[in-house]
Amino acid sequence: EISLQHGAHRLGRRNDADMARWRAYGLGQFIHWGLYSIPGGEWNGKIYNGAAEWIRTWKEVSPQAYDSLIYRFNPIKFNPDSWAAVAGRMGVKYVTITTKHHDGFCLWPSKYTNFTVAHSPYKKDIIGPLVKAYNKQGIDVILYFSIMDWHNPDWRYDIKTRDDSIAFNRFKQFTRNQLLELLTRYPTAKGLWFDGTWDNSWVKQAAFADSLETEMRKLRPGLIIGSRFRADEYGKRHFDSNGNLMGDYEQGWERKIPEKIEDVHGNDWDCVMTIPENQWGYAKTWSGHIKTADELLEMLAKCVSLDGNFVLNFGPKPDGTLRTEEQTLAKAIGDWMTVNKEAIYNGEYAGFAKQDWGYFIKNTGTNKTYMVIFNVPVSGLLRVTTPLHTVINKAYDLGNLTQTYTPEEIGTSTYFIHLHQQTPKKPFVIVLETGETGKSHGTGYEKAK
Ligand SMILES: C[C@@H]1N[C@@H](C(=O)NCc2ccccc2)[C@H](O)[C@@H]1O
Repeated sequence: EISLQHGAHRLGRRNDADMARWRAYGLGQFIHWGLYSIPGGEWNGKIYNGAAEWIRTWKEVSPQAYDSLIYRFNPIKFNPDSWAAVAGRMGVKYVTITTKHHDGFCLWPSKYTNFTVAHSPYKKDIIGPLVKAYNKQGIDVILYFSIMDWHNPDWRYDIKTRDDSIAFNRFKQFTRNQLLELLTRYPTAKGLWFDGTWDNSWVKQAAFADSLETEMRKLRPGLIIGSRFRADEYGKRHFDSNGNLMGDYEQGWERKIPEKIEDVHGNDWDCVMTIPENQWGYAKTWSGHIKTADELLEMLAKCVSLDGNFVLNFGPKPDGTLRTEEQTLAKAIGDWMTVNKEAIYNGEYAGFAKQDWGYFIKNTGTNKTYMVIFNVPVSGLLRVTTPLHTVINKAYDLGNLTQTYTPEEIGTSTYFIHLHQQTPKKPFVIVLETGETGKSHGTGYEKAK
């Protein structure tokens, strides 16, 4: 262990109510919306083959031509209540919305720059009505904020000269002002999702970022900030120079999912995922593999089974409507969640040995462990190996409670659950009600001694 001033300030998970609420979410929605939604990955009739929200960096695009998109931002069909209704129907518990992406355009009328909705034809605040609409649906809001800001002339990728340092100090004050402004304007926001923090300029600001994080937490007790916000004084990000996670949860799982429980090091974490391979902002042409509802449901179950939240991204169109493919997926996921949501909400790592047929999810605070089944073996036999001293008292189908199962003990703590119907068309859930040996009253299926 080396002594660190600006590394992790807490070891292990947060144990307060605000973080417990975040930990219980399971399923979230990401929304990427801004000027980049207008070109939608195309410029002068050419298709940009990068992520649509990065089109400003394309050699075909002049930055000032891109910045002039502000004069075309006028989402006349924007209706936050309809977005929130889609999210509610999908079963999300929280939404992460871009307040400012890397291009620097602010979806709220910030008083620290003119590059905001206030100076667009739309004129009105977007973030406020979104927060209100989602909160009305019982959905919490996390504000996405990019530190990197391509529009601000004081932004630097690195600090090489005294002039860089003078400019970047102005940029740091601008950033602090905007963050305090966001927290003040939107007091119900539960957290901040930081991005654009990998360049040397920001990585060198360990002391400034650390004190800003402390200041934000003081302004908003319970505020949730992930590991992507700041680096320690040796430039280490996410995990400090002693290997301890900075921030309240690990924010490294962007378009990827941990394979096994050891990969998450006992931390809280979220996985943020795109429907196409790599498009966050609206892209007119989706190329490559578009994930299906069943693929996304398996990612959701896998994340929750490994103690994480799964946050699926939507890229609304410039007119403020959601593209059909996203609406269709939201409904398919929602239809599944309507039946199976108790397996996802308040879900945590169950400690059962991983099996090929799918995922175990333990319900926090109860004796229920859910088997979320995607791959029924041709044998129709689902293997279950319980943690030490755990017995199965009951087993039944979450979608049809009269459908019960009597696990066949085939070895120490190992059972087979015999499926009656072989070819389910959708992922389904079997509920295990468990007890502890020595405490169970002989109702477990363990063989009498
Ligand atoms: C959530 C996504 N993050 C932005 C991005 O630039 N990701 C690229 C990236 C991903 C991981 C480490 C560094 C950089 C994308 O534009 C999305 O906003």
